[in-house]
Amino acid sequence: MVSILLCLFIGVLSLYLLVLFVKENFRNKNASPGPLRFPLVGSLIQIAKIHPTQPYVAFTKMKEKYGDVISIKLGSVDAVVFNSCDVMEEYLTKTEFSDRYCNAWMQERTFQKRLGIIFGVYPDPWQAVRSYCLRSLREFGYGKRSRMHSAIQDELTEVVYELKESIKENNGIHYFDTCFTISTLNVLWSMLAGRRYEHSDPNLLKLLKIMRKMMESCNFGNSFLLAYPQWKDWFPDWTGMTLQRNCFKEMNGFCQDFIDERRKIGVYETNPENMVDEFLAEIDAHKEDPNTLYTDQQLIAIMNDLFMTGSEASICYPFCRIFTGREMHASSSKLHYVRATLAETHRMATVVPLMGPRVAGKDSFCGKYFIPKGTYIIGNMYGIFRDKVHWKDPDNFRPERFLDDNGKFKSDEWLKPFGFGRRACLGESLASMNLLYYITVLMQNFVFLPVPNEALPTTEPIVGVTTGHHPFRALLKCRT
Ligand code: HEM
Repeated sequence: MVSILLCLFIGVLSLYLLVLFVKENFRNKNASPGPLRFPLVGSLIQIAKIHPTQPYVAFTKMKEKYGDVISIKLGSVDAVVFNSCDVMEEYLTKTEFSDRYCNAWMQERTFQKRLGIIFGVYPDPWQAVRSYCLRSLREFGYGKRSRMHSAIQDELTEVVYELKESIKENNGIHYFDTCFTISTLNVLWSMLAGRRYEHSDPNLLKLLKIMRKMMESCNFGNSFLLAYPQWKDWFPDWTGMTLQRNCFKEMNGFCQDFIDERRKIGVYETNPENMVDEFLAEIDAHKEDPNTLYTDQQLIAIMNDLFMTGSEASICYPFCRIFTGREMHASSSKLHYVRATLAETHRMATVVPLMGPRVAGKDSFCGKYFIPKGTYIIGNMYGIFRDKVHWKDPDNFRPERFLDDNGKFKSDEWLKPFGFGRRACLGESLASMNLLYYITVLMQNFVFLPVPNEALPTTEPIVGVTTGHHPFRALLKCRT
């Protein structure tokens, strides 16, 4: 009797799975091509088989079989991968693809609401919040050449001093870990909060470490919580949700403490000194409005967004790629060559391998392919930066590809590290200026060499939302 029941159960289950399989794979004849979708896991197994930890590598490989627009299923989530620059340029700039994909897991960071800039709802209130932040940051120097120049210069002076001290004590060898992260953050924080941090500030270092851990525990390609967001409350420890929640708590606490401090000081009422002060004045002015945009939670979400992007997607990783095992020669200091090196570094390092998540805001078409409303849209930046047809030898680090016959820098329309359309990076001017100044000043002051008798630092990234570098040692010689 038991075995009959068991057989019946297996039979019914198999039939059910077969129906699901057929339904998934023959749903829409206008859907773009893609790997088979299996019940429960979707296409996750095929992605993991190509590359278990770097989904963007898998999407790039799949392009050879399925083309520029690929339909996939990540566990329970329907997704489409855009795999070419032309497709991203044409479609990610459209209104219907300008909102972010944001499930319950992603909203954990911002009080289970869609607050801040990165995940703000398009068009409103995202537009209002982003414009407000840009205007206010500009008032305190953001995007202004001279103000940003002097803030970056101050940080650089300190970095060069610290490097010189460190190599004096360690026979020329320096251990690169978070050295550049804090100085980038400081430039942004000086406009946002009127404050800079000592590079050895223990609280900040702790916060940065927690944040890196959190970023490593998720990515926008094959994260478990992305594929099965409902599991976050069933198995919070196992899925990494507990670790992430701890990080959000620390980060939000850090921002709230600062807000409380500024409120207590009170100058925001008469003479705001930074973006946080201005925002506090808006909170007071809109106190009676039940639909106000200006709340403590909104401000925390904005600070959180900028802290994360300003410290994570900054310059550390590209720099490490430049330094790894290379001696930059005197000729490298020529500006055109420096710019070409930076462009090549952006391409090879691909700090943001999968763009900020987008969503199809309504039933749409991408060329002849139908994309239903709510589909998660993945912009595979890594795919366009490693496209074999466009770059010919994408795995070689070759700055010369960005130089014309006269040795002048030439840009390439396939290199768009800051994204597309209205949702493109808010920090582009800061990040670009920072990169150019850092590489120029560091190369003027030091020669970077591999440590003798030591293996070269790995160029394998630490994968997460952004790609990080493994800490490494380099031999530095001061230029006289
Ligand atoms: C090498 C450095 C950086 C790179 C490569 C980079 C790249 C990107 C990319 C690809 C996006 C998604 C764009 C899209 O969806 O089209 C983005 C968004 C964003 N970035 Fe950056 N970023 C960098 C540095 C920064 C810095 C320093 C800041 C801080 C000011 C920043 C703030 C932001 C914000 C707030 C967004 C969300 C924009 C929105 O949704 O409206 N980024 N970034």
